[in-house]
Amino acid sequence: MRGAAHGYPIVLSDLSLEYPPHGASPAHVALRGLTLTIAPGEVLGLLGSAGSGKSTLAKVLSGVALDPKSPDVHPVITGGEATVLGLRLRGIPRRELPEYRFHVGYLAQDAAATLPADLTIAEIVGEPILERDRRYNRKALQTRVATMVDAVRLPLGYLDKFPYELSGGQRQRVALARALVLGPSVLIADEPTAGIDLTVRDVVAQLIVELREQHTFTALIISHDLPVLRRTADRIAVLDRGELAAIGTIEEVFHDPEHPYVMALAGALDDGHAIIDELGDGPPR
Ligand SMILES: Nc1ncnc2c1ncn2[C@@H]1O[C@H](COP(=O)(O)OP(=O)(O)OP(=O)(O)O)[C@@H](O)[C@H]1O
Repeated sequence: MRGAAHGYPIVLSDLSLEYPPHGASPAHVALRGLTLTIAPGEVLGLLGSAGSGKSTLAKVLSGVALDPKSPDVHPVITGGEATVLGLRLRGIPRRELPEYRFHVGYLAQDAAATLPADLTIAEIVGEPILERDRRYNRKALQTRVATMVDAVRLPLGYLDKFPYELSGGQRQRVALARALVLGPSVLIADEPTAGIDLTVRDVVAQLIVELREQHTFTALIISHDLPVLRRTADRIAVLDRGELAAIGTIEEVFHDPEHPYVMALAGALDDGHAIIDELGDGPPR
């Protein structure tokens, strides 16, 4: 992988993303003119109203949306540029995608619910290693997988279990172990604590903090959960309807906000709502 542009592992400059027309759906602009940088080792939390473009951004930065031959409808970069680990993603050649994706861990929004049902936990966590190198030494693979499973605080006895034998929170930890097993330089996590029991959310947040100390990665973490963001993120960015509404530390963003959606968020926080999802869509403009 090339060096990061200007020392920043993630640089978004005037980035616009659009879903192309498909079936009866017209083209849809999901993100408009987003400019921000994420520094080495920094964790940026991303929150915003429903449909504001957070998952779309995650899919593009993770590389899953960049394969032109994929059968799914994917967003395309229609303006500006996203540069990750020094690689310009707009028009990235298809042959460079696998290598790119090895360097970027991606925890998709539905990762815990979509773990392959017929594979054991050990096979699921080890799969990215074998995808990268089919002839990877089996003993080293076992050790690496066991280390990762231990790092996300699952008993090693779970290695031979199947996903249906685990709780939602445990499955989320498996998904996290899989996303980090290649030691990526960048982690993109889409709602890592969504759908998890309140008591386990804290454990997952703490895990991210600890894993970051051990592995040093730069991360974009999408979450509606302010306590989780307080623990994991150095700064937060707020999206509203595809545009950046605010960026800074949590205190900076919520101190004297000017943007109407951020004002509404600040009001909800004052009213004791910690999980911003409860606010629903942003106020009408
Ligand atoms: N396959 C698709 N085709 C067309 N439009 C899409 C597609 N997927 C998502 N969109 C639209 O793009 C916009 C951004 O969606 P996205 O999933 O990125 O929002 P989000 O901020 O992650 O929302 P949420 O918090 O509800 O997950 C939405 O208006 C959504 O309807």
